[in-house]
Amino acid sequence: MKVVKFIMKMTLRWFGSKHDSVTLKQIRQIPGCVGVITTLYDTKPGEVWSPEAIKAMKKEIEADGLELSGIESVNIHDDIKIGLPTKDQYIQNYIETLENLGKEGIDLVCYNFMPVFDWTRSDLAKVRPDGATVLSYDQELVDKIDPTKMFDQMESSSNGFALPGWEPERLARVKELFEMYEDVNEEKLFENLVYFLKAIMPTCEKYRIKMAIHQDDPAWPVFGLPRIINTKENIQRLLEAVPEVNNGLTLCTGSLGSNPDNDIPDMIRSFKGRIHFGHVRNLIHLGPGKFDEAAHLSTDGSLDMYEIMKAFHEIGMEGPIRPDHGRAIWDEVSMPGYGLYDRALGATYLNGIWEALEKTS
Ligand SMILES: O=C(O)[C@@H](O)[C@@H](O)[C@H](O)[C@H](O)CO
Ligand SMILES: [Fe+2]
Repeated sequence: MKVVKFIMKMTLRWFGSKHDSVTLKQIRQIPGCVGVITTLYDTKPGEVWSPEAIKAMKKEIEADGLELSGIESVNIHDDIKIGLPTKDQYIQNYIETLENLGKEGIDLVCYNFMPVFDWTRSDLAKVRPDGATVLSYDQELVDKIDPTKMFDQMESSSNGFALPGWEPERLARVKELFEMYEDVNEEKLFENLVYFLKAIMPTCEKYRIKMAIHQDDPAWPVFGLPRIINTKENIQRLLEAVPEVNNGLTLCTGSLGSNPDNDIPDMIRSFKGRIHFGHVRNLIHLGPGKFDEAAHLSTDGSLDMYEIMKAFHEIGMEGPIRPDHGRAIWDEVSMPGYGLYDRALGATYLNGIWEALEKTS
């Protein structure tokens, strides 16, 4: 019997026992799943993560036979993105957090550089023909939403869970944040990102921490705020501006795939050596600026998951991969996008593709 060599590490995102409906014991039973990607959900952007809290998080995960494969996310304070004078203090705090993570051997940090809002959707429970519900996006609907009400809308449809990237402390400041971003155009945002990365690279080098920026989701500007990580060209520009290997990517197929012009397998091949983490999920294009999330299976959506996994296989992807948002199926109630069942199906499917790639290559 040939043993399948999994270079790629299959993982699942986990929000901690206080915030997640899914348990580590359940995750451990997903075939081939070796670790979790997690965060200290009770910290705010800009805070230093204490060594004790990091140790406790790691210990809890390892006690259930899993590995802490990376952090998603250590969020970036808006002052850094805006480029306020206070940015240096927040960068210093970020560096301390990285040091504390590095001392525990944690070597992967996912983050994003989207102003004010993280991922955005117009519906968190759209019913698909098979009765599953999914996250969906329709630019026409989003255009009708008052951005300051966006937090309320997301919260009221989140099944009572705190949504990642939509932490309530930012809610109170949305109006103020919009004003603060008034003078920040794409160029300025890019400069601020480069400034941040250059400042933290020596620490990343010292502790061998790979920074993995997540793409903008959806892959275009929303509410008139600049977004700069969403095409092959602008990602390439960032990788060149800070050429260290530790300035790398979370390659998120669902985020990039929201724009049908993005050729994802081509991007994976082009960014070889700089992709430290993969988010692999499918979605279905319904028209310009309009998509539903789908099952991971290629035929359920618009992305060719075989071609995507083949590109990952070809570049010798060694970092963790995780199924991304799942559909809500089989009456599961969870944080939208983050139930157990559909993500477990996704992981199993992706592992199956990988096994086939291993055996035919
Ligand atoms: O992965 C996703 O699609 C999202 O859930 C984001 O919240 C993502 O975790 C962040 O943008 C990364 O910082
Ligand atoms: Fe993602």
